[in-house]
Amino acid sequence: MAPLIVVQVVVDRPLAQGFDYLWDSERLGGSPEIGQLVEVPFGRSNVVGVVIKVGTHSDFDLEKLKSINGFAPLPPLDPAALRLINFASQYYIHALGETIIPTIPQMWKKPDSWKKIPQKLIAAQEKKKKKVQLDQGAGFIQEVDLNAEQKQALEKLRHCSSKKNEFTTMLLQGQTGSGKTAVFLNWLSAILDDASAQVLILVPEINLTPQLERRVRTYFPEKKMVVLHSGVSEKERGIAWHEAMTGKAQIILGTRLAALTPLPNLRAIVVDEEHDPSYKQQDGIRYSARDLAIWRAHDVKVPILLSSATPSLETWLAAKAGRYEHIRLDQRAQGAGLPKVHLINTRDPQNQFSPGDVSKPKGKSLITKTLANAISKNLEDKKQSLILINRRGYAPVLSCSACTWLSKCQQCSSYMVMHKAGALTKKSVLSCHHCGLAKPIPSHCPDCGNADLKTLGQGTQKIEDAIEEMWPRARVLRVDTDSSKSSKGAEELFQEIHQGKVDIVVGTQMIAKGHDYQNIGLVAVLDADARLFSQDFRAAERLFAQLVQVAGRAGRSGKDGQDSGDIYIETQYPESAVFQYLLGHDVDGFLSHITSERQEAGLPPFSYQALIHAEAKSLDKAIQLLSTLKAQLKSQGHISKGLRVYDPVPKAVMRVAGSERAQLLIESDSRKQLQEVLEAVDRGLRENSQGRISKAARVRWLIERDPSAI
Ligand SMILES: Nc1ncnc2c1ncn2[C@@H]1O[C@H](COP(=O)(O)OP(=O)(O)OP(=O)(O)O)[C@@H](O)[C@H]1O
Ligand SMILES: [Zn+2]
Repeated sequence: MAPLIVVQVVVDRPLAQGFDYLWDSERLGGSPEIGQLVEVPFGRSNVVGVVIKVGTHSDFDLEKLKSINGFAPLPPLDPAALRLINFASQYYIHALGETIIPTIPQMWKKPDSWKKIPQKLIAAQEKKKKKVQLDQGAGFIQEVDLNAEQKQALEKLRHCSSKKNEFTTMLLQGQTGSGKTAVFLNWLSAILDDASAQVLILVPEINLTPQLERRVRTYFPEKKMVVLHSGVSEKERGIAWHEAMTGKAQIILGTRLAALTPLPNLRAIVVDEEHDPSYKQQDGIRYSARDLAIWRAHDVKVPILLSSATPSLETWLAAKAGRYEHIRLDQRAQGAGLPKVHLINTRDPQNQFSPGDVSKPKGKSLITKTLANAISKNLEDKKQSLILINRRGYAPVLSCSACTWLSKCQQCSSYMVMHKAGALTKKSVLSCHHCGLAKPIPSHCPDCGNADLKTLGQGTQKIEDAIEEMWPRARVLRVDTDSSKSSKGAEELFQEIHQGKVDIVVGTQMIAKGHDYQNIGLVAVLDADARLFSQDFRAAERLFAQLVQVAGRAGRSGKDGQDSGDIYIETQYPESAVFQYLLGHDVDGFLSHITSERQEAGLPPFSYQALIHAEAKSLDKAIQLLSTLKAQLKSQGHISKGLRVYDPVPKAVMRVAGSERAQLLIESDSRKQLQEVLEAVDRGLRENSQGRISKAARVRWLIERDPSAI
């Protein structure tokens, strides 16, 4: 009789342990391997899992063990990928199975189709061969064409990463438009000379990938490249992931979800726009893709390059302290200067239209006179304008002019946003951005019957209308998640801008990032103040980064001495530090300034944080669970020097879709101490829970390490 084989398998459930199964060699053929994807009976159904142990013993009765149903036609996940996922699971206090299974594309999690997959792959490969098209000329700067500063940066990158099998972290800090992308692509080029080498390029958001994708393809037409982000179809993602994990793809370009892809021959990592908050996963395991990428580079001993015009405070301080190599590009690549910053004080009557002002264009004046004049001038100069307002929809609230009625969401503690009819919705609606509830616009006030309902505040749609009225001959385009979901996708909207088919673009932060526009003469920011006074201590850092980034879209192609574009910011508080440092494009000055603020307050990166989230039918229950948890930590002696456990509080938006939410903040001076406490928290909560729901009070809980917003 063949010896008995016992394998331990983890599945996608919030359970700390793995489960033992028998491997029936005769029926299955082949032998089990760690990292193999298998199908197992679990409860009353069958689920996929990953083998984490292979042996001949079990602590359970062998007679009662069930057998593995089958295994996927895939090589096992390689040991480095398993180490990475193990680390993520421990560091973010998230069960191993629940960490590993979501990283595998759907296509590989359907055991029914495991037999058919190989044919699918071949068919897809054939089809793909035909449609590779290159966009010659688009940002293809060869090494010889780099300017002196870029060449120097490239030299330094090569020097710092010249030793084989050595981990280094490098920060490439360069002005917007300084040609960072051109530098890192040339850096990767030498690494890719080794035919088997794989490189991972992470970008923050989907709408950034098409442009960069074309650029990378143009640099490396011979290399196999795959793109991984949530906009890629399931089938394509399954194929791309397979090519990455089998070492067939050399270039893996993707968003945060690509950070956990198994890459057996990984030689270098680039994290573009490393400061971007979208590297943080906001549901399930709440990891930072940038932080995991750094751990991964360290683990497999390869260089990692973080690139940004506005590095995060964490990264910048590490570079200052010499833990990261600091490489800089201080000039714009095409010779232009940086755009001139204008702060428009909205309290100053001189900046406003006066009633009866003859210069006032027609329509509602939702913008200042100073800005309107600048836009008119920019139109005359045949340059494009970019107007940023970080709120989609028509207006954030609808109100009654006769009573106190406001368009509150019945399921959430927030207001319903008015959206005007458009390509996405046939009729105007009130829609809740938290729970998705949508309702027709009432014709009368539901409370008092008054027919005069007014909008409060403004979103992209209202500004778009106002701009169209003021400049009826200008071609206006709105770019936000609504407009990009309708008939045209984001990529098509951006193409229209690039091709000069648009004069004025109104959009949310979607338009602010990474895009390499060539003809923007003016950038305007309308609602910067809304983010100036936030309870989140990172708000100012984010706002500053975003303003530098959006300003960086202007005047990129201006040649020496030519106009380098303008950015106008409407604000009631021009004296705020954020704006004052922006005037001089002083990124380092601003980062020094917030360093001292954070240090004094003992906030990250001078301390480490975690949030315990709780959600229940009533706020009391959620708070109760967290209070009990806090008391437990105290009585078990966990609250010692250097550790601060705050009181539980309701979340900023307390009610969402009928659930009420609270959080508990834990802060420590040491990563290690925080790890220990969080492990204790996890054990404590698990003891009285089924999965992640407390048995008694039905409170759903979740631990979040290094929260990006508190
Ligand atoms: N050496 C060069 N000579 C001429 N043009 C260049 C050179 N290097 C880069 N460029 C061009 O300058 C523009 C900006 O370069 P790139 O996109 O690489 O900058 P970046 O620093 O990554 O920009 P950002 O951070 O603002 O997104 C691009 O259009 C690029 O083609
Ligand atoms: Zn709602």
